[in-house]
Amino acid sequence: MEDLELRRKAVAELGRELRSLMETVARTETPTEDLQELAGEVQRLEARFTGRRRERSEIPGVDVFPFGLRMYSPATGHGSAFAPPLEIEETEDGLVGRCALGVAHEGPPGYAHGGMSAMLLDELMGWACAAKGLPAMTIALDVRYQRPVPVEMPLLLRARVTGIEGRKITVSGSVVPEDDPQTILVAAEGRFVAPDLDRARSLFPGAKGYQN
Ligand SMILES: CCCCCCCCCCCCCCCC(=O)SCCNC(=O)CCNC(=O)[C@H](O)C(C)(C)COP(=O)(O)OP(=O)(O)OC[C@H]1O[C@@H](n2cnc3c(N)ncnc32)[C@H](O)[C@@H]1OP(=O)(O)O
Repeated sequence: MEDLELRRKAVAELGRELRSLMETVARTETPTEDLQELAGEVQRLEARFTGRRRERSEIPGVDVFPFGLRMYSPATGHGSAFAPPLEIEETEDGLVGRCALGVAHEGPPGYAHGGMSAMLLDELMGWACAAKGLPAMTIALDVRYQRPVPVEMPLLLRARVTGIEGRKITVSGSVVPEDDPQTILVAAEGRFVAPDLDRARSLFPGAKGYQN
């Protein structure tokens, strides 16, 4: 079997280059004819991804599901061009995530798209459930945008489980500037449900852990 760590490293390296490319594209004022040529080059590059293509619900071989690594997650995945990626660490008071967003994640000029903040919080809050042994899905997310989130600013995200009632979990979350953690930019309250085994089996047919 191929070395898994080597493959994860390659996936992460490709992800890093793709993120850099996305940022370059979002900021470029390159002449139009060069853009047209570059589109053709990217198309030729895409054709070089040969080999088997993963089925829709198949878990990537580099992943550990549901409690671990998700290398193509648009929030945390080092293999994703779209992910900042969010780096998560467990603390005594819940989970802490760190990242900085780029111009490719912009909503209002100079500030992050609100959907990005919501996605990152949703993911971190989901991980807070998983950290309590309850991998769960979001059923409600209330996001309050108190101040705009500047791009290219180191951010600190927090998620803390505030209640567990059977399979239902409530979680609170926030986004703050890393160098000014008292200033809340975004605050969120979420409700999550850990699917029962039958539901998890039917939702995730590719997850070996849930199958008989
Ligand atoms: C095994 C899972 C792995 C998941 C991966 C983990 C990976 C490790 C972390 C990664 C982090 C990623 C974090 C991203 C999080 C997303 O983005 S998840 C994507 C967005 N969310 C969704 O698509 C969820 C859509 N909803 C559903 O599919 C179903 O509602 C669920 C969540 C599977 C629950 O279904 P179920 O297990 O059949 O639940 P059910 O028995 O009907 O209800 C249980 C209780 O919850 C309540 N409830 C259930 N659904 C709802 C609802 N939609 N609204 C209100 N109440 C509800 C019921 O009323 C019931 O309450 P009680 O009667 O007990 O008081």
